[in-house]
Amino acid sequence: MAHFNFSLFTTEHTKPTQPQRRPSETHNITFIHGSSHQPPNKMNNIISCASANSSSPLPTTFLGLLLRCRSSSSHLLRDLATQEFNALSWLFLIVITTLLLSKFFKLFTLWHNAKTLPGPPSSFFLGHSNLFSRQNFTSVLSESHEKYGPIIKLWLGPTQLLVSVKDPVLIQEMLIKAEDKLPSTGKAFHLAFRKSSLFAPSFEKVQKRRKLLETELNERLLKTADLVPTKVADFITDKIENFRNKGSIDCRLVSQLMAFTIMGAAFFGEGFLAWPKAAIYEELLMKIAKDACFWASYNVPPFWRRGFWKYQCLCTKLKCLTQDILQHCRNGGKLFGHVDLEIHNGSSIKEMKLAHGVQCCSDDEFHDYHFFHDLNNHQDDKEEPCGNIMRVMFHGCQTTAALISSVLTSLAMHPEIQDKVYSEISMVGRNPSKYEHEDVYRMPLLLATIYESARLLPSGPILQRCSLKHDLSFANGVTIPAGTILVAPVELVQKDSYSWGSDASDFNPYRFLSTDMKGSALPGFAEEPPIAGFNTFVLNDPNENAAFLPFGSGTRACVGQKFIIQLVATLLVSLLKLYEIQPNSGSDHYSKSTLKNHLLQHYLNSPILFVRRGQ
Ligand code: HEM
Repeated sequence: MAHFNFSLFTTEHTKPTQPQRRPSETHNITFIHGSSHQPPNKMNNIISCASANSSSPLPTTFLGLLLRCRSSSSHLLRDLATQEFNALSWLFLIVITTLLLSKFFKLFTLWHNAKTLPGPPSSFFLGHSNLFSRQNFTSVLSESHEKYGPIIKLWLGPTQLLVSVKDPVLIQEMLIKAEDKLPSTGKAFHLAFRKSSLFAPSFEKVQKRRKLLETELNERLLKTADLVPTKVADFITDKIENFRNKGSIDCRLVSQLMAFTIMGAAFFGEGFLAWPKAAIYEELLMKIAKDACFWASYNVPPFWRRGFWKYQCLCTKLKCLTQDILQHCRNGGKLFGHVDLEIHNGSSIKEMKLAHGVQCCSDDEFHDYHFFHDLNNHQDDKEEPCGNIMRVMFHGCQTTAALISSVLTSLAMHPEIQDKVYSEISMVGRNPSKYEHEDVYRMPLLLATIYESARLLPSGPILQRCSLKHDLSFANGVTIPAGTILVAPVELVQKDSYSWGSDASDFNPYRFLSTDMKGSALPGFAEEPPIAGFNTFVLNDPNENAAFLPFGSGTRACVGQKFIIQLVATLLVSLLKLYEIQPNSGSDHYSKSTLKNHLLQHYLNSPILFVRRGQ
């Protein structure tokens, strides 16, 4: 309307000879003239545009006038649109340039600050990717540390810096100061288990829930741990007998089964052992965990791929099964109900289909379940109600399975140590203490064997941190720029002769024992007197050695260490009383020529035998 009027106005001024206008038109002209807020240049533009139009003869009819006005108004509209588009483009350009400049400035600061850090030479765009394509990650770190010292830098691309720290004292400092984990680490698990506050990259988010879980594990669950492990051991013995009838046992599978059973029984109660869907749950959890990184590697969730939707479907089933087990335990599932023993032997597809039948219960139903009560009670609305449960189950099962597998392999490869551990168990068994589950703390060699296995065969090769907002300054003056990925190569540090002596690569549980009666006891455990006439060993606190990192260290250290050591030790006591663990020497893994201590990892997850004692 305004432009229409304005075109009338300009027409009138450029053509003074024009016939007199009707009052309404004059009124319009006056209105526009008086109320126009156009800036002068815009006005000039419009005026000149209108003037250009004025060269054509004036319409004599009302229709002609209307058409004329419409055409000139569309011109003006286009003109205005062009100007507005230009203005927006400029704004957009300024914003983008500012963003790019700030990115470039950050990048420049990163390059500048990283210049002083030692590391192998790299190309500008590819960084050190050529090194990674030739060797595995740990070998690259090992070689670089050997050449360039305890702190080295590696470029993963032009913008991503990775700093590896190998000195144990600096690692401790790093693990205390750098509290956050890489945002991308949470992505895989977010996809699989949805939002959960435990294990979130930001320490701020995870802090409160860590405390709750730690209290729950160490102050509530450990006190009742004597009940469940005995029943878990009976349950696992049944399974082992079943496996034994079929020949040697796959160490990886049996360890996974043990881990899953002790975690499930500890968290969900005895009812877990009678839960008919336990085997499906275990398989589903492991499958989802295995594929998580693949689907998370897409920058945008790959909605167009069928496999992705299948994966999402499995995740939903896992959630439903988690709800189902909570329901089952609340209803007091009976011990030793029907459990499908064949699940590990490939009947997975059939079992997966069974999972379709699982009904999800309402999210509110979790809140009265004892173990997760506090964990779930404090969650915000955006959190997945089962997220923390699934995450804890996943982390606990995966790491515990790795630990059990390491211990079984070590015992199988070191029969002399196994014999001594067995003697220790028998001796303590003849003189049990009041609280049976505390007996394991009177078995220093057994505990030392677990720690030594965790040292030589850790569940993960690196610990990872980052300091997103601030530079990280070490006491020795080295500064790591903000945004750098920080790693501690656990595998290298735990086998470093500088920290562990010349036999660092050998299996020697005695390194965690001291004969000194004043030797420090494990923190939080009552120091038990040694059994007269048996041994005078005392277990040293393994965490006293800064290079002992299977459970991490610092602000984000594992809160399950004490809990899981007690559970695994108790389970091993029950198993070693019944069975001798032997390598399956008939298998290719065990050729005599390679039976060397430092090749223990070579035998990890190879077939083992559970030979009944006294047979
Ligand atoms: C053998 C068994 C286990 C091993 C080897 C293990 C190992 C680890 C490691 C290496 C970390 C990372 C530490 C770091 O970055 O400094 C960690 C973190 C953690 N673990 Fe474990 N863990 C085990 C069992 C468990 C169990 C049974 C639970 C709970 C029931 C648990 C709960 C946690 C929690 C809550 C965190 C911290 C997560 C965070 O702050 O982001 N862990 N664990």
